[in-house]
Amino acid sequence: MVLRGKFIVIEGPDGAGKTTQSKLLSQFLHSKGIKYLYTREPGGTKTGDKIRDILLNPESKISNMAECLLYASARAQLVNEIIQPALNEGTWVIADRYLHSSIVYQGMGLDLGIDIVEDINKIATTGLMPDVTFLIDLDTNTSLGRINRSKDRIESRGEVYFRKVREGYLNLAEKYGMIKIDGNKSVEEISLELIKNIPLK
Ligand SMILES: Nc1ncnc2c1ncn2[C@@H]1O[C@H](COP(=O)(O)OP(=O)(O)OP(=O)(O)O)[C@@H](O)[C@H]1O
Ligand SMILES: Cc1cn([C@H]2C[C@H](O)[C@@H](COP(=O)(O)O)O2)c(=O)[nH]c1=O
Repeated sequence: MVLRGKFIVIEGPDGAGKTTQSKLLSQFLHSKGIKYLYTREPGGTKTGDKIRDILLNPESKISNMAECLLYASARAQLVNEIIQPALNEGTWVIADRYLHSSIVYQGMGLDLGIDIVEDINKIATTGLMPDVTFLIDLDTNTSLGRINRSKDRIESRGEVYFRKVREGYLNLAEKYGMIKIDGNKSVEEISLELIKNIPLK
């Protein structure tokens, strides 16, 4: 019998350091001889990458509910095509964002409501939940200050929206059993904290 792979999610506001930490965690799993794959959202499949282009393009006109459903559609494809098959064959998955992002950015940030976003995403993911979820928490000024490229459609929403996003994550952390990590720490310190909490057994 093949042992199911572990599903690890790294969450947090834009610029918190998720991608940096995903790479370091990937290196750690590789050093342990663990087969893994990395996903980022939205995207990670051909269909999902097309949806990503629509969602992040500043020219796109998208209603709040359409935005929520597009993120959920990309996620449904990612779970069906990549994540669930990988876990079933024993491969670990490191996910740079998962449904928590939708609850926070669309449910709280856009005021669509937590319940409806949770319901939509339960359907989209067939109820698949992570084994471990990390929340890299960082104050809004610092996290936005770390984005040094042209801003996409979501990033252009400005400070008030991103304060709601940060607060949203902090409010959601307990309900979803997220392991909160201080994003002000050094890259190396954060990486060690993640590794400490990885369920190797
Ligand atoms: N602990 C840290 N201390 C200082 N700078 C950091 C730290 N972690 C990451 N950075 C830097 O902050 C910037 C954003 O990091 P990264 O791309 O990993 O964040 P992210 O959470 O994936 O962002 P996004 O959600 O916008 O893709 C990068 O320039 C990265 O080098
Ligand atoms: C999954 C997901 C993402 N978002 C937002 C968060 C970011 O602003 C972008 C993704 O860009 P990244 O640089 O790859 O982090 O999309 C969202 O609003 N809702 C979601 O479900």
